[in-house]
Formats: sequence, C-alpha cells, structure tokens
Amino acid sequence: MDCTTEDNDIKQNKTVRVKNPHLLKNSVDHLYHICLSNISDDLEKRFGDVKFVCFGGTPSRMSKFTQFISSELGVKYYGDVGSPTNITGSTDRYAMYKAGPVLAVSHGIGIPSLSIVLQEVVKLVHYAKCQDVAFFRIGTSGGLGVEPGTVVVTEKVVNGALEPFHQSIVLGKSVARPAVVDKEFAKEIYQFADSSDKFKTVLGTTLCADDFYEGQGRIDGAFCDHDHDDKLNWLKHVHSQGVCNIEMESLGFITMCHRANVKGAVICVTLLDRFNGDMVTMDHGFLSAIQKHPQIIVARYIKHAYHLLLKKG
Ligand SMILES: O=P(O)(O)O[C@@H]1C[C@H](O)[C@@H](CO)O1
Ligand SMILES: O=c1cc[nH]c(=O)[nH]1
Repeated sequence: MDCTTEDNDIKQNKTVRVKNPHLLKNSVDHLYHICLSNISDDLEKRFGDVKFVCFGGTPSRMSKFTQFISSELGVKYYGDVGSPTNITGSTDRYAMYKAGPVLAVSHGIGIPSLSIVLQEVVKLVHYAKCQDVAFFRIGTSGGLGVEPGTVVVTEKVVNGALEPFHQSIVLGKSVARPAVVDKEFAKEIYQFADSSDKFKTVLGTTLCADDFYEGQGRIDGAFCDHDHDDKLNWLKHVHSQGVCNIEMESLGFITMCHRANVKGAVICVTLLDRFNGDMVTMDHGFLSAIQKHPQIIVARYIKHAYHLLLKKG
C-alpha cells in the first residue's frame, strides 16, 4: 500500500494508524511479546477479518470471554472444544484468542504492561489491513458511591491528580498526551444496558491510578503515609468531581487508541464501593460472576455491530 492510499484510508477512519516513519524503512517487524511477525506470518490471512479487539487484565477472563462471544455470534473460536488456543503460544507474557471477528487479549496490570501489548496489537491490525476496528477494555475497578457489580462506561478519564492526560518520560523528558475519550462511542455502548439487567450501568469519569494501594488512597498496603480521614477526604473530593470508579489502565488505553485512530472504550465492573472499605473480600464465585457484567454489555454491542456489517456484505 503506498502512503497516499494509506493516508486516505486513515482519513476515512478505516485503517489503524501506525505513526512511526522508522517502521516504513524496516521490512521485518517481530512482534516480540505476542510472538508474531509481519514477514513469517501471513497476518492479513489470519487476522484481516478482525473488527473488535477486547482487552482485559487476565488470560482466564479473556479465554472465557472468547467462549462467550463465540457462542453469542455463532462463530467458532480458534482452538479445541472448551479451550481457545492462546495465539501467543510460546511467550507467556500475554494471551491472545480469536473468535471470528473478535480478538481477545490479556494486558496484565498497569499502563506499562498494557502499553506494550497494545502497541504490538495496533501494529498487528495495521499489518493485517483490518478496517474499521474498535478496541474495548473490559476490566474491573473500585467504585465510588455505586453498588458493587455496577458497570461504568468511561466518558472521561483522569489521572490521580484529576488531569485528563497521560504523562510519561521519553528521552529523559516528560511528555503529556491528552486522553481523548470518544464520547459518542461510549454513549453507543451505554445504550446496550437493559433495564432488565440484574446490575446497573452508568456513564462516568474513571480515575486511572499508578498503583493499587497508595495510588488509589488505600490504607491497607505494606506502606502508607496517610490516614483514614485523608483517604475519605480524597475519595469524597474525586467523587465530587464526577469520578465513579478507579482502575489502572484506562488513561494509557484511551490515549493510545486516540493516537492509533482507533475507536476505543473502557467498560469496567466495580468490585467494591471504596467509601465502605479497601479490601476486595468477595468470594471467587461472585467475583467471577460479576466480571461478566462488562462482557455482557460489550457482547451486545459487538453482536449488533457485527450483524450490521454482515448485512452490508
Ligand atoms: O482488567 P483488570 O481487572 O485486570 O483491571 C484492574 C486494574 C488492575 O489491572 C487490576 C488490579 O487488581 O484490576
Ligand atoms: O479497587 C480496585 C479494584 C480493582 N481494580 C483496581 O484497580 N482497583
């Protein structure tokens, strides 16, 4: 594909942007952490049909989601009965599964871990010439003033200081990139909540922290230099600014989707109300049941969008 065609496709919001002139010079690109290569693997043949890429923290969640979405869409997943195959096979850093137009990828904990796999997946869908791709993060979070089990569809994302950008250090300098949420896309997804659902779904601001303990104001870590009142005052303050939930990846996820010209949305379930405590104490059965809540909403959206695509032909 020459650059003009590529630019036109990007302008028409079809293909995924890889904004790196150095890559054009290199013919070989080994996607190290997902164990794929643009030369030795036929990425277009294997992944060219991908339209929806869903990310979440753990391999087991993404494997279960693959089974769920494959039965919802009536498409086979790649792998054996009852066990989708991890495409990243020989690396155990991340897991990636495929069911028809859906790719499900685990990202680990925090933006550093997420950003590596997200960059490689952006390059993967770029090399595979996927068109009109959408990315989703289906995660867990701590809630503020909402019942545990509530799904928050992120309409704004901020860092721990309530600023809507992601800061990182590049070549020794601090770089701040804006976290631009696609609000229309968030609203579209939110509309797939149903009044008969056994859980609530809300649109809200998500605070993305650098850490699970002190970074989220917890007082139950190995270290803590603040007290219970400081924590409550901070939680009350961020809640008064519209924050509904706290997690650890949304800022990097939204910022990179924007840079890649990909529609991106963050949909997380809340595991606890942080006004009532810090520890996640629910039993494993309940935890695994409520992790499905964001998947239910996203699966409805994907099913709807996929059927529209099939109709278009
Ligand atoms: O998608 P998950 O459930 O992994 O996301 C949240 C944020 C952190 O990665 C992790 C902390 O327990 O859960
Ligand atoms: O409180 C919580 C729960 C899940 N994930 C987080 O980052 N925070």
